[in-house]
Amino acid sequence: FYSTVSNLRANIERAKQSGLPYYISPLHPLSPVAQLTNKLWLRAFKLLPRKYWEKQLPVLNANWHYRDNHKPFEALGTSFIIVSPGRLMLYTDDAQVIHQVTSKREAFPKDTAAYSLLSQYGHNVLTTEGQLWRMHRRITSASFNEKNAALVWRESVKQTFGLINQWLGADGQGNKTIKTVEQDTMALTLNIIMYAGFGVKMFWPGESLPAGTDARLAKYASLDAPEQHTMSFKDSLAYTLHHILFLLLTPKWARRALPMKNAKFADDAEKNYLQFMQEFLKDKIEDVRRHDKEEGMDIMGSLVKTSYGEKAANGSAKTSGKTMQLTDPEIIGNAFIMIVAGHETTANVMHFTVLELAANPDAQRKLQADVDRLLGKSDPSTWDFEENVNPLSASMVAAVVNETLRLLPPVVVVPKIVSPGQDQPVHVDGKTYMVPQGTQVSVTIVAVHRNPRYWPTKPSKLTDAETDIDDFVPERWFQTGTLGDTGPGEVEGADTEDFGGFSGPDTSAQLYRPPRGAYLPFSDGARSCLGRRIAQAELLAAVSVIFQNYSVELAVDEWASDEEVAAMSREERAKVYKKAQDKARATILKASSMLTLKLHGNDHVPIRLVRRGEERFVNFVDASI
Ligand code: HEM
Repeated sequence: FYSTVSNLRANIERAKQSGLPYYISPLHPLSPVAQLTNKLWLRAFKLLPRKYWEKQLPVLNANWHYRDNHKPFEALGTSFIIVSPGRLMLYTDDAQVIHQVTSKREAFPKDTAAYSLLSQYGHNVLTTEGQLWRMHRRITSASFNEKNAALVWRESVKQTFGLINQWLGADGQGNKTIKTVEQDTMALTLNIIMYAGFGVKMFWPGESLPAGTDARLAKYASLDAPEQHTMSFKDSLAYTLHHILFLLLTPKWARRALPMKNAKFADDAEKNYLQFMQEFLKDKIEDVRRHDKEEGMDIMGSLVKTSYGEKAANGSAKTSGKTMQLTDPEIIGNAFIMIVAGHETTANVMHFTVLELAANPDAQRKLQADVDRLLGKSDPSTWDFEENVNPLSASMVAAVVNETLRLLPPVVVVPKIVSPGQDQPVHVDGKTYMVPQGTQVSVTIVAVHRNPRYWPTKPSKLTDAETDIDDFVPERWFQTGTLGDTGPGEVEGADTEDFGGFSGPDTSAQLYRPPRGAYLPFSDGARSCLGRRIAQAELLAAVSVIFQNYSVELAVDEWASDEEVAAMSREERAKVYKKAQDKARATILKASSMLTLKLHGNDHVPIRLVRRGEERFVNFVDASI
């Protein structure tokens, strides 16, 4: 008890010296104990007089980031410290601070402890720091170039046809209620990354491998369990990912001891998946030794080459005196991370984009007008990445994707830490604050995306809120210029090295340019997302393919049957659609972040895919907005 109190006192003193506002918490909000017993200890904390907990309570609740986003920062300051006996934690949704933090990797490295779960299958580019990270980044970034973004674009077009076929149903007519949008968008992006990234073909139900496919690849594509496996590769991967949190959190012995069927099933899926990956690794090593060239990103090939290729064998694959060689677990760990990071994030954005467009028919119609203007009736399989990416990036298609990423960024918080050894200055509006060494920094992406200082807004048309900052309004991206004074653009001591990956800006020069540090769905700086360009290629292609010939409507079955809708006047239809819009918006607000931000449990928004011209609602609803 004595040491807890004296640690708290010392930490209060350090927070005070920083010059930033600070608030006290009896437990470090990110400690496992605090997270597991969140409701319980907050109840105990609230036994103290109100003045001790009232202000900071919102940010001590688990999972507040998406739910409350910018609001707590209005009350507590745009950068504030939570002091506990364990440590200091800086929360920020100030673009100036964020820009400084993401620009100086050595002063503010990634807090890799936050990602330790994701290194279970092997250390990888997402979960490491320092020299080890540099090596992982150098090796993995090789596959992320414009040529491969174009490949991802082509594969996205192809796979989106697969998704559309699913949604049209067996008779190909569409207008059927789809309750599996989340699973289907996951399948879409998984199929894309598995083929473009790893050369492994995955199928939609009803599709099959062409005759004469290489037997080794056929093993991964097969929908049945191949020899020595108890499930197909696709199932092993899908179920491992589906149960990923349980698998990462539960030791193997416990899973097998648990009486639940699901625990054993998840364990079996992981066993199969890891066995497949070992076999895949072996196949790749053979390819590399035989000098077989794989088309496309060939992520596994690039990883394997570092340790098994000629350069590795004669020892010449070195960087800055350090040998660039990955161990087998590191190869498998990186492949795993590319599959997880490469599909779940993009799938969530695709999922929410479709839902938001269905809930906001006016935005959907504007998007379709831009798709018509830019692509007309041309066959999507002839669309060229290089030719189309810039016009689309300046159109309503990009504005819609940007707006989804603003409101629903898959990664809600980026965890950093102040390097031990030295306190670090941050400059805000001409003042300097010293952030104590060892302080954890929560770059609160989901909050800065809604900090009104940086965004063009108008009064809300959907709620009685003063501004539309919390509403889905893609049109805001057509305001040009930049809002919010974010101080001098150059950060003193910023990284200058090229760490690989796409270095262009997040948004087109023809659209609104948020100040640096205010919009970072892909993070920023040295540790920004490696897959940013291919995610953008995927999203622009998939959205354009769907909305060129189809519209998406919210399903209204809960309120009216198809026959009833057919007999309704426009006013009656608008009324029933309004109920579906309200419910869709309320459901989207229930999203929460476990690894990434998405809907959980039974929360889903049913939709219908209809041919353009056959809409029942979205061709006229909200026409005056
Ligand atoms: C819309 C889709 C995506 C979003 C919003 C997104 C977002 C992010 C964010 C915020 C980070 C930084 C995480 C942190 O520092 O804590 C990150 C890192 C990363 N992302 Fe993405 N990502 C997306 C798609 C992809 C794709 C398609 C791939 C690969 C195929 C990918 C691979 C990675 C990797 C390897 C890193 C780690 C980079 C490093 O630390 O050096 N991401 N992503």
